[in-house]
Amino acid sequence: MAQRSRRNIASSVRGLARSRRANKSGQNSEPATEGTPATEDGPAGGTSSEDPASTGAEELPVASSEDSASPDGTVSPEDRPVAEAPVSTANTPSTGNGAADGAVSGDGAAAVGGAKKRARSTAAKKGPAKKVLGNGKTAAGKSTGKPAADGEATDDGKPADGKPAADGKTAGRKTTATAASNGKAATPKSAADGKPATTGKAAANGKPAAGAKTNGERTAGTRTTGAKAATAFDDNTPTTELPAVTDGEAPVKAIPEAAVGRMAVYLRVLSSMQEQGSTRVSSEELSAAAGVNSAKLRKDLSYIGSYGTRGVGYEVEVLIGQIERTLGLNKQQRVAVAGIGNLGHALANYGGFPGRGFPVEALFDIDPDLIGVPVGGLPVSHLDDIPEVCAEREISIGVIATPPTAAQTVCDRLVAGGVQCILNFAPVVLQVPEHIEVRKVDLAVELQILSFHVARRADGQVNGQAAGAEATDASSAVVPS
Ligand SMILES: NC(=O)c1ccc[n+]([C@@H]2O[C@H](COP(=O)([O-])OP(=O)(O)OC[C@H]3O[C@@H](n4cnc5c(N)ncnc54)[C@H](O)[C@@H]3O)[C@@H](O)[C@H]2O)c1
Repeated sequence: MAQRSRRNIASSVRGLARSRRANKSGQNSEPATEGTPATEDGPAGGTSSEDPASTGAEELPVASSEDSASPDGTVSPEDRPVAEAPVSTANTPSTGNGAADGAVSGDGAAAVGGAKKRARSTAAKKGPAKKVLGNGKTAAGKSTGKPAADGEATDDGKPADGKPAADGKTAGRKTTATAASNGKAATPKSAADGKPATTGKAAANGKPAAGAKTNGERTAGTRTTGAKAATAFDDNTPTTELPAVTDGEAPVKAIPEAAVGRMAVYLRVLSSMQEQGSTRVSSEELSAAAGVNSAKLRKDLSYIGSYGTRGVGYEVEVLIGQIERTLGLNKQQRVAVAGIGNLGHALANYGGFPGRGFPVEALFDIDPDLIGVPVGGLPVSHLDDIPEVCAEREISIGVIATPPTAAQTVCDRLVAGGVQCILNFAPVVLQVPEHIEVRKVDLAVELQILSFHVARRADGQVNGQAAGAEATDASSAVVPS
């Protein structure tokens, strides 16, 4: 026993001596790991005190929970854009996937300061890669020498530039995201090539990502309140936020546009529940009836300050009132339809609009055979009379159902008549003044989205994945209609 103890002491002394020799010869390039100071001047936890862009230090984008679009500081996984914008840092090996995941964390945790500055020795350049985990947290990990996958570095510390990552996404797109010297979240900026820097920061703080595309719901000529870096079927892209209608009450949170779309669905469902005599509804019931998951429903309703009561749920009437106020439905919005052909006839004859606060009050066409003829009980007026009639009847929404060639003229006249919003069915981009809101309806896009789901499901079956799980993922990316 005493002999073994002596052997152990001797071994420790030898180890210490080796370690001292190594230090003297400058070979102490042991990579910094998370939770330990990365450098003598770097803070613990891998956050660099220097700008890694200038030092070449490794960094990953960081999302701040303060910036989160969610009221509770989280961005739920289903709120992630479907179209991922691969991003990596200029000097880092992170793939876009890793960056995006890190920036919009599934559990709302901020991606811990990815800028782990490596030791300055040459050997240290082969320091550890940091992997961005699915939950947005980073972890120190050893380099693998394999192509970057999911935010993992290549072994030489360089980005896997342009090469597809193991997950099939392209790694190496540049951003100029820099780590904050004070340990705060770094702000990804636009890349030098003018491409959108990342959805990370934008998605996290609900602000538009510069240079991102519109989502197809708005036309180029419209006032764009925020650019979207996601596809048209991104269901909760938090890059576009709309100020809530307060109607004289205390202002509530800005609301993502997709959530506004879902509010209309909740309202429809709630109204039908109310008609059937329901006075209370749980979030589970409401979410099931609306085809939205309950976490998303609760989050949406939190935007309008409605949190329900645990074990009781929501008062149907109160919730209807809140949503109506938010959507501005406590006053009627009068509608005019221009172009009374196939579509215009259908819209004019549809009895469902008045009951939901949208009485159709004017119809317009250019066809002399139609002028003066009642459609849905309302006589059709001539195109030339649009400004006068709209002003007189206080029309606030104009619906364009004319051929595309006529749409801009019709739009101009509607604007001259004082309409505030245009619902455009014609396949053309409209130019409107700043204050006019335009929404474009394209049923073909809806069909394409359905096609996307069908294709995904088929892929899932071919790959032996659970088709049900695929369908759930896909449907969560679509705004219910
Ligand atoms: N977005 C979609 O999903 C979708 C679906 C169907 C149709 N559309 C579009 O809606 C529009 C109407 O389609 P439709 O099938 O009813 O066409 P349609 O030809 O049946 O009707 C067009 C009507 O517009 C009228 N018109 C023509 N020029 C006009 C003008 N300057 N001012 C006022 N009215 C004018 C015509 O007299 C006609 O009554 C088209 O642009 C079509 O492409 C879009």
